[in-house]
Amino acid sequence: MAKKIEVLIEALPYIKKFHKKKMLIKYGGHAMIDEDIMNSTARDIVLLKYVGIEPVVVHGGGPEISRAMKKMGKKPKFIDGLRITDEETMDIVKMVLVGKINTAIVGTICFHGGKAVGLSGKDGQLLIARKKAPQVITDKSGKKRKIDLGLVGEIEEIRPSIINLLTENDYIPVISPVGVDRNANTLNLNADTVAGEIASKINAEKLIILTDVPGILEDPKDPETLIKKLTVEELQELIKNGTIRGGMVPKALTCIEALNSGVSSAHIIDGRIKHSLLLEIFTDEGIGTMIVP
Ligand SMILES: Nc1ncnc2c1ncn2[C@@H]1O[C@H](COP(=O)(O)OP(=O)(O)O)[C@@H](O)[C@H]1O
Ligand SMILES: CC(=O)N[C@@H](CCC(=O)OP(=O)(O)O)C(=O)O
Repeated sequence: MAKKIEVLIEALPYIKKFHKKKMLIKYGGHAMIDEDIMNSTARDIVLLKYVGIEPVVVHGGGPEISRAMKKMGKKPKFIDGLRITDEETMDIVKMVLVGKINTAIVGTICFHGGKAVGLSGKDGQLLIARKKAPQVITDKSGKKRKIDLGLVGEIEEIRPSIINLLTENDYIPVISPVGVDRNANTLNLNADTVAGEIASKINAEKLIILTDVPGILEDPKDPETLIKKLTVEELQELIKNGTIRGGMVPKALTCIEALNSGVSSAHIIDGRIKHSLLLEIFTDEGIGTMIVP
């Protein structure tokens, strides 16, 4: 019993510090492993709301999009972590992200007593994007080639009024990383980038990225080598020296951008562990990697 009380007492300074502060939670596709863990994450988000924090959720769903593409006989292709998106793929992206994952997250949060509302970047023109310029890649023979990513966008403008309207009225916004260009065309956006840019725009206190590793690791193959705390400079060094690679690079860059734009701390944590969100926010030792300016 005393242990339970201790937990609450340890959380109190954090509850006070973060009262009425926005927290941007990026819920990655690799962290959505089963119904049980999705329920647990949704319950944690509801708890954040009830202790006075304002959670805003941006979700991914890359693995689920790839599964749906394969079912329809299409082969997923990525350049620097961005999915090459033709028109048919864009339809699949919309179906999976907006139609399936967004509604599932909204439904689960509501089931646990939160007032979640689903949005895509089209709602209230939240995410205005422009088509991304072709990427330059170096092929095996050392030749540089330009590759058009198709309907992939980069953010041009964020109109956060719909988010503020919802949080001010105690709703929890749940956002799909789908943008709209100035001619009303739909563009596929990277969910990490969207999370970081929204976090900066709404002056979030924290950006928390839920993924499928314990955090940033000194040796990506060894989960025991978790780095608990880093500064932006130290993080930049880890990217430069190749410790951080693959899917972790866009996450690290997103954290750096957000911290440089006024977000107080960024966290990369293991979304497959139950209550990792609460452990990171409300305990002294945390659970993943915390990055500070
Ligand atoms: N230094 C590192 N520490 C942790 N993970 C790393 C590191 N370098 C590369 N990674 C890789 O980054 C991956 C996370 O990125 P990604 O697969 O895109 O996740 P998500 O789908 O959650 O967005 C990890 O599974 C891991 O393989
Ligand atoms: C342009 C682009 O690549 N968009 C991503 C959007 C989903 C996403 O980012 O999901 P995760 O966070 O689970 O990786 C995609 O199509 O996979």
